[in-house]
Amino acid sequence: MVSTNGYDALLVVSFGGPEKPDDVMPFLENVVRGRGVPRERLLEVEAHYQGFGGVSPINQQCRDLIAALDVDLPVYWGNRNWHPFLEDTVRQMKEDGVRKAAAFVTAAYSSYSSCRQYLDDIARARAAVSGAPEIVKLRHYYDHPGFIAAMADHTRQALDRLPAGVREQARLVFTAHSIPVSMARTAGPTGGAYEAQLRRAAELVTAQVDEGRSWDLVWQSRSGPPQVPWLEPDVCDHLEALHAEGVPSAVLVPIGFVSDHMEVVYDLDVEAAATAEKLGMALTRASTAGTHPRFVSMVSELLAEPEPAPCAATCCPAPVRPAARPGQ
Ligand SMILES: CC1=C(CCC(=O)O)c2cc3nc(cc4[nH]c(cc5[nH]c(cc1n2)c(C)c5CCC(=O)O)c(CCC(=O)O)c4C)C(CCC(=O)O)=C3C
Ligand SMILES: [Fe+2]
Repeated sequence: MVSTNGYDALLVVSFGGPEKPDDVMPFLENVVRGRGVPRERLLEVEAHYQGFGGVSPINQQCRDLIAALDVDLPVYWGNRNWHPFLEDTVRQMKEDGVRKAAAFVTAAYSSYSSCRQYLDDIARARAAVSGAPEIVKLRHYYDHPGFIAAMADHTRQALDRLPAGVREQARLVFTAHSIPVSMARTAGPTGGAYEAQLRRAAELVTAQVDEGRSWDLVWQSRSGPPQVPWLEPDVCDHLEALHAEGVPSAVLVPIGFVSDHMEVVYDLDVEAAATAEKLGMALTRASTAGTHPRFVSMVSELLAEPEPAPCAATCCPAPVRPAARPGQ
């Protein structure tokens, strides 16, 4: 089977996550290799994963998305940081005779971490496999009607779960993974694209849910050394600020992610929920797009679009990282 664009396979590319306690540290080492994440932060994050039995939900969420897809092509799946590794998948694709695959990446926005790094992962996997298929990354979909409709539906459901007495005044608090300020500055073809795209998506979702309702965009899951500036405010600090302003309730909308993986269930459902509880604020959280039917059909729609132009080589450049000091 070959699609109208000549694709003979679909490749789902994701982050990957541990599936048992012994996977956690090797997975984390893969994530942070060469990235200057302090050891204390790593051990903290290890505890989050171990608290969930050493299992990240993300791999099963990829399987569920793949099972829900309705495409006339063979579907493959490869990850950046854990099994099934992209390189093994690309080798399998080659053995199966795949010649030109479309890649659907489970990250909707432009930035080094959410776009360029996946392109580099794909390039590295292809370089390791002689005769590897051509792999075309599908376009960014942060503003696609399918993604927006799924998030709007889930946001409405989360609003409905708030006590009726505080629903009217509830703030929509959109969240995304924080990134270093320097990475945010250089995101996209002309810089600033990560934030600008997130704001656009938040605006589109709000317009469908309740035009005119107040919303904010804040950040979660900050990593990296403390002296490096990352996007702020953090979601928990923001809840404190809203509370101080007299806002009685909020709906968290993790617009920056496409499934309810560990960053969502730990940083929002555990940490942010505890902050709201302490403040006496009513808080619910919208599900991510996951396997919402409109998000699933979006993948088919992207496959049918004309082949996207590749990102310019200067788009979303890799951060310049200071060399690690000895002993770090
Ligand atoms: C923009 C962005 C996305 C969204 C786009 C996308 O989805 O790709 C994302 C997603 C995710 N991030 C994830 C997990 C982690 N991210 C880390 C660290 C980092 N993330 C960063 C950025 C992003 N990350 C950055 C700049 C770092 C610092 C290190 C570096 O410069 O690369 C660390 C290290 C420990 C720590 O948190 O310090 C972990 C464990 C998981 C898996 C969750 C699960 O297992 O269910 C997912 C989906
Ligand atoms: Fe991350």
